[in-house]
Amino acid sequence: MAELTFWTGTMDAGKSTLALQTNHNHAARGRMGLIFTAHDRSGEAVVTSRLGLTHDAIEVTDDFDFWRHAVDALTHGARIDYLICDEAQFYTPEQIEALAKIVDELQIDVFCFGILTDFRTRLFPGAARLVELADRTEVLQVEALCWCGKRATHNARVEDGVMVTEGDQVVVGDTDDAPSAVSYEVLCRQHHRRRLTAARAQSVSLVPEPLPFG
Ligand SMILES: Nc1ncnc2c1ncn2[C@@H]1O[C@H](COP(=O)(O)OP(=O)(O)O)[C@@H](O)[C@H]1O
Ligand SMILES: Cc1cn([C@H]2C[C@H](O)[C@@H](COP(=O)(O)O)O2)c(=O)[nH]c1=O
Repeated sequence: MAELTFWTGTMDAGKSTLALQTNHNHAARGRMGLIFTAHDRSGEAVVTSRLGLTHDAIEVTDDFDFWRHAVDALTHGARIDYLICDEAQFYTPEQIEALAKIVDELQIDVFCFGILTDFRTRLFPGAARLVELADRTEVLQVEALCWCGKRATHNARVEDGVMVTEGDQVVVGDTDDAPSAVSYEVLCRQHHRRRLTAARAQSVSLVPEPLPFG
């Protein structure tokens, strides 16, 4: 029986790496797959892993019709055994429903990879629908870490060095230190709640202790 699987984790947890490994392992056994993504960091229709792996992909725009794409391909004689769907948090709920239909009606395995929650700790609509519909939701084993050493569970958005909790849900960006107006940092819940990013924690710890006497 085909399955709809949702692999999730914070940013930088290794989801795109796992997506490309999954494709590699299935392709190595002669299975035929299609790879999809939406708003990859590279800005192109490609899945990129921070470990350096990349693979061309089909870009999923809001009006992309998974069901039509799969049926058209099959009707023209293509074989499809599985779909790899990266950045699935950005897909619309209707697109996730189409993926579930592809699993059930066409017996094609669908492997989805994406983050659960946005910088405000709210579920992405695509991720929410996946949790509702997937046969299995799995959390990646590799732990992304908060600066304090605890498992990172939340994604913080940093604008010009300051953590923000308001703004558009979708702003493509990375977790690296390269200077850019918008970047992301993974944090544990406590430090996300307190808006304590690594840079802020360091600057707070550098403030000299007030002397006990005036
Ligand atoms: N130089 C490196 N050496 C070893 N592992 C690395 C290196 N750079 C990145 N990684 C691994 O790659 C992970 C990020 O992988 P990626 O697939 O891009 O994540 P995601 O798609 O979840 O954002 C990091 O958590 C880390 O485990
Ligand atoms: C938290 C959050 C993230 N994004 C964007 C930033 C990245 O482009 C992707 C996540 O990519 P990754 O492969 O998991 O590192 O999502 C966003 O648009 N809005 C957010 O709130």
